[in-house]
Amino acid sequence: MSKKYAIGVDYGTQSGRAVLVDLSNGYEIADHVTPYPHGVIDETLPTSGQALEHDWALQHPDDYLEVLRRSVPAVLKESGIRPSDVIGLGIDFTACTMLPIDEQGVPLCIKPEWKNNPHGWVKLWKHHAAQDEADRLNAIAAERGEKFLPRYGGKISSEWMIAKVWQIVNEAPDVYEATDLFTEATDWVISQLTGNFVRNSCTAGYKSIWHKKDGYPSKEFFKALDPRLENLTETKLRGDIVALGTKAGELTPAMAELTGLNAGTAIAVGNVDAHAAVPAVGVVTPGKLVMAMGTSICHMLLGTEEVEVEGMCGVVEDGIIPGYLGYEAGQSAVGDIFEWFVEEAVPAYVKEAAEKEGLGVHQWLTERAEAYKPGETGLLALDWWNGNRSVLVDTNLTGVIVGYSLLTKPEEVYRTLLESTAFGTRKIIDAFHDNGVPVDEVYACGGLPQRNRLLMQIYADVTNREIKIADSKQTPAIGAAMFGAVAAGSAKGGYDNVVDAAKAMARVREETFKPIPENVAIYEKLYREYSTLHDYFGRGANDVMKRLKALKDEASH
Ligand SMILES: Nc1ncnc2c1ncn2[C@@H]1O[C@H](COP(=O)(O)OP(=O)(O)O)[C@@H](O)[C@H]1O
Ligand SMILES: O=C(CO)[C@@H](O)[C@@H](O)COP(=O)(O)O
Repeated sequence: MSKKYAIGVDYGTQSGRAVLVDLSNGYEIADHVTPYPHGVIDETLPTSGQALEHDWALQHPDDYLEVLRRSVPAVLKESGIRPSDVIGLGIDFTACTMLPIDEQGVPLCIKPEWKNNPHGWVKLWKHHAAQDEADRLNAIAAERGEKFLPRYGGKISSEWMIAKVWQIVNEAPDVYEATDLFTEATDWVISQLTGNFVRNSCTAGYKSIWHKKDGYPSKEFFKALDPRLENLTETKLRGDIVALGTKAGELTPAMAELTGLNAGTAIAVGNVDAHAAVPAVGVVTPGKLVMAMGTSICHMLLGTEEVEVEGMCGVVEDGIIPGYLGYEAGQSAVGDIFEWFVEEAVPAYVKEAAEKEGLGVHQWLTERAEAYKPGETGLLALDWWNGNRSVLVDTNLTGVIVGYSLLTKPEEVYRTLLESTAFGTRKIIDAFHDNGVPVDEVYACGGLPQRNRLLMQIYADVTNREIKIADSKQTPAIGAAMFGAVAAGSAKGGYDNVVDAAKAMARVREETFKPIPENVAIYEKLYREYSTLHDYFGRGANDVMKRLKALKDEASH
């Protein structure tokens, strides 16, 4: 049999990338990135120019197809691999990135009658405008003693499906009525590739409160939220829910023409970006925390028992690797905070100096920030620029920097922001480790470990753990390709399960980041200060952030 390959397509926040992978060793043969033509839509609706409210974040579904149109043919061309040797394709996506579709699977926002209604569009994972609904949902679930709540760390996030659907019911009942199905974008793209609509158990479990044994929450619960939602799960959330690695179907002739692949190629059910990365770094057993580090961080961990951990995003049976409970926690902004600083808060002289030296602004700031010892900036920050996902689960929390003086330099602030995100990760690791889900090893993948060594050293020092780094810039895509190979099966030259695929294909770099004892000691002190600020602003002692947000909302209406 000739060498076989699979394609993984990773749908990130700003772009989608296709990677063509050798199934015998996991090597990337070719990759190609397509920036989304519409990017993240968070200011005005492209069709009408209508201004969006705060905390909105939308996307255009055709941008996802554009990635298939451009990046899949590009990797085939660059590699010179014959389409007949590409036996499977898998995708991974941000989540909960959801959209309303009609009976034909057409997104409402591309239909003339709905294109000017923001609720007809894709709501991106970081659309946070359903916080009111999430708050009410959590209060009602707690009051009713719903047993699903502890599985989600005590709180359902405004980022997830039910809060987002309820926002549509409240603000655009006509869009709700016109919707045949609400779907995760990952499942919608797979339905476009195969002509079959199936839901994957990973997004259903983490984002839509679905449980392998108990199914969705009861009708009574949904009725208690809002009588209009009573039948939601059997109507607009209906559809078979199948495990990761299942073959969703085969590439349709129309999609074969669009991508250059052969019709009939096996297509795996959709997956989530962070979750796909876990087997791609070879993690298929408990005790090993995987951080997918980019715009945000998702922390993934396997366990053998279902335990409650404050603020975790969820625990889902088979949610990451079949046979284990998959735990997830996360930080809603990490790279996004660094980007905010570079775009919005850096003085002109920094940009000019960086340009003169031929460096990017991140790089310029990092080189200078490296010269400081832990504690030397005198600064400390709370990393809540986009709310707090774990452990407080509150998108109404905002950022703080303490310790400014007239001598504070931009590179010191940049270093402080890097450190603040490491402290946020430490909170999550402690929450798992101290509650019966041990974290013995840490792995990192995603864009950030490849771009910023200082950041990774800070994470090793703050968590006091050695960090292993994925040997690829495209780890989730490699994971997605592994699931594509599993969908194809060993008879076609793929694999029968993801553990076998990981054994052959996963890779981490030899070089690791090891904690430096002097730094660990100082960061321990700073972490105690971080924890004090964290609890003061985050646990109700001073709700100033929420009051400010309320004033801001009032003022802008
Ligand atoms: N040198 C750098 N140091 C720190 N952060 C960086 C650097 N370069 C880019 N970033 C941040 O990386 C993030 C993008 O991460 P990436 O993993 O590529 O994307 P995504 O999360 O969309 O998959 C952006 O938020 C950007 O601000
Ligand atoms: O929430 C999840 C996964 O559960 C992510 O999709 C979301 O944080 C977006 O991830 P990226 O930072 O774009 O990689």
